[in-house]
Amino acid sequence: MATPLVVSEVAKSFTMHLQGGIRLPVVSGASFSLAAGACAVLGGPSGAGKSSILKMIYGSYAVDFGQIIVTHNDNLVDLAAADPRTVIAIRRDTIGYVSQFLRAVPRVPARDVVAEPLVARGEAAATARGRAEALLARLNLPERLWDLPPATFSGGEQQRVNIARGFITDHPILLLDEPTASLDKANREIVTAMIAEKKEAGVALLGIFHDQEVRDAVADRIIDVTDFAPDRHAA
Ligand SMILES: Nc1ncnc2c1ncn2[C@@H]1O[C@H](COP(=O)(O)OP(=O)(O)OP(=O)(O)O)[C@@H](O)[C@H]1O
Repeated sequence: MATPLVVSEVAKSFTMHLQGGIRLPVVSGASFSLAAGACAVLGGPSGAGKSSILKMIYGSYAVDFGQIIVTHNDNLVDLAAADPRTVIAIRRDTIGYVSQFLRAVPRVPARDVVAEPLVARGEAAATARGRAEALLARLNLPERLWDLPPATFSGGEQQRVNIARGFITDHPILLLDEPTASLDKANREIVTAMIAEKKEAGVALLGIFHDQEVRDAVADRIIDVTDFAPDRHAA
């Protein structure tokens, strides 16, 4: 089986246009790969570049240098050089993502927010809604909220909608940016179990978890992002 994702010599800096074009190097020489059926965790202090790495892998941030090779529909694709259409196809079929905060679409009920990635992959709307309801119930989101848009939900409720949306598909790669940050202990344990099930199903996971208990429960490997600090290479 092909390695689902290989990150090779990736570098990224931000240009601060409002501050006279100052360049802020964030990571350099980032290299690692993800294995199917395992969860790798990005470690390192605040500001080390963990979220930036996840966002590059999801195609949200441009990559300055290096390659991100994804096995996408049996082909190897360099996401770092992919056109927007390819990035959209990779997100539909190959890479799922649970962001730190839900980007709520106005007027779309929670149930449909969760079902949408399955519908985008061609699943019948009724089947997708049924799967969405099962996930929302498992994550203890009260049924009275399912028909409401999540914009007014609490932080933890929004995060559970976000988790359900990220976990509903069978994407071979799943990125998790602090999915349990706003959750209570009972729901953190449910998400930990859901991550274990993804591993069983052969999914390659890459996550950021500040909660030590969750990290210890899910991590097969820690990738220390301080190894990719730009000044380390300049020295
Ligand atoms: N869009 C952006 N524009 C400018 N600078 C950014 C941007 N995104 C991130 N940065 C900077 O890049 C550095 C790394 O940020 P990043 O969010 O990747 O770190 P992190 O390790 O995930 O931190 P935390 O654990 O606090 O979430 C920080 O100095 C941050 O200010």
